[in-house]
Amino acid sequence: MEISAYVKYVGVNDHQVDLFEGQYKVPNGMSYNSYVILDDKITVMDTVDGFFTEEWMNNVEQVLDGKMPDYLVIQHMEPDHSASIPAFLKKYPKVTVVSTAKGFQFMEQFFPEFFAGQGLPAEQRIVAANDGVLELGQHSLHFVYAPMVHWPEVMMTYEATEKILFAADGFGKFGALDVEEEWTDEARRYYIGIVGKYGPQVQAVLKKAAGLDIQTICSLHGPVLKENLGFYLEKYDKWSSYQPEESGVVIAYASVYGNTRNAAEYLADVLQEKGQKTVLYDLARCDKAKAVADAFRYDRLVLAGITYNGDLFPCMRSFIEGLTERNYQNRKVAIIENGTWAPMAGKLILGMFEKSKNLTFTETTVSIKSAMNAQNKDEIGKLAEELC
Ligand SMILES: Cc1cc2nc3c(=O)[nH]c(=O)nc-3n(C[C@H](O)[C@H](O)[C@H](O)COP(=O)(O)O)c2cc1C
Repeated sequence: MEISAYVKYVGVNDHQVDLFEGQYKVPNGMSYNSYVILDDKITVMDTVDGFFTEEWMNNVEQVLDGKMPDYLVIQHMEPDHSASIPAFLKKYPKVTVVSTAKGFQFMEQFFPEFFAGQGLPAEQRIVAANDGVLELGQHSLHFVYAPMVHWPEVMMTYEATEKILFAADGFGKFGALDVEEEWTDEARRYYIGIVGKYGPQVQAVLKKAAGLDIQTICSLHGPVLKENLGFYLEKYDKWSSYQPEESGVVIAYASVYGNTRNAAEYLADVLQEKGQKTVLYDLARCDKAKAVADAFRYDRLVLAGITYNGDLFPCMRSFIEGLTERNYQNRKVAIIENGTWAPMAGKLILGMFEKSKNLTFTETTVSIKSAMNAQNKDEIGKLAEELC
């Protein structure tokens, strides 16, 4: 794929991966992106996952067309981007590696035979400085540190001539490039899941990016973004400031025999009659990452859960942890609990949010004893009022 006359795409698609980063289902696979900048100094931007080293090396060789690369820029050391460094160094032993100091530290940890002791000599290493510049000829690379987006060593790279931001994992999405799909849902699930915890750090990078004239965004995952970049920057600004994108109520329930599900569905009906957008999640069966992403997408959340051996049903606990570990905030939250002999779910749910900021809990908490009764229906009606 040609980004421009001088910048070529040499990445790969992965349809083998079952769980990306060991937890995310990716029905449309993943892409591991890498780019070659052809100039006086030929530069390769990042490598790819170790399962695709050979394919990637062939892609690079095709674009090099017999020439030798001068630089290998490593923006992010996570193995889905760094695992092919050793093969690349074996094939191109004269290349100079460019990365942050922490990037080199991680290279020594992951690939000691190439970077520790007698490894790559100092004259073949360039430690990129924050705001540092590397001239390639017509192109110049400006390094923008992006620590904890989402690892500590990460930097992004702005190429000033063609106004390209090589964004490391930023602006990425789940899904291989040979699958046509709308960007937002899988970019949101990817961002909230992988980067969501680091909103302040993303905000810091967005502030630096605001000063750059960016016309193309080349992420390490997902499509190259060329048009309407304001849309993507606005999404990242909203997601990283923990603001809801849309008005709507996510109703996430954890039910074994269906009584709590009935209450959740009844609430959804009442809210829909009031013109509210609702999204229901059966936490025992849904894609948790999707439910977490929607909890950040919408402005209201209802947690409907059973008491389970004096605790929360595991899928409810895991879902709430998925929210709190990503700094869930700025939302209105309601609770429907169920217990047959000693309902505790409401108290336990509330306790899990005690360290969270800017959450408003409804006055009404609905407490069901085994199965929803007429009084519970009235309480759910009141709850719906509070949620509108
Ligand atoms: C394995 C199991 C353990 C339960 N433990 C408790 C409990 O400790 N305290 C309690 O009040 N109810 C307990 N319950 C009852 C549930 O909280 C709930 O009332 C019942 O499952 C009906 O809701 P459901 O149809 O949504 O599952 C338990 C239910 C199950 C299946």
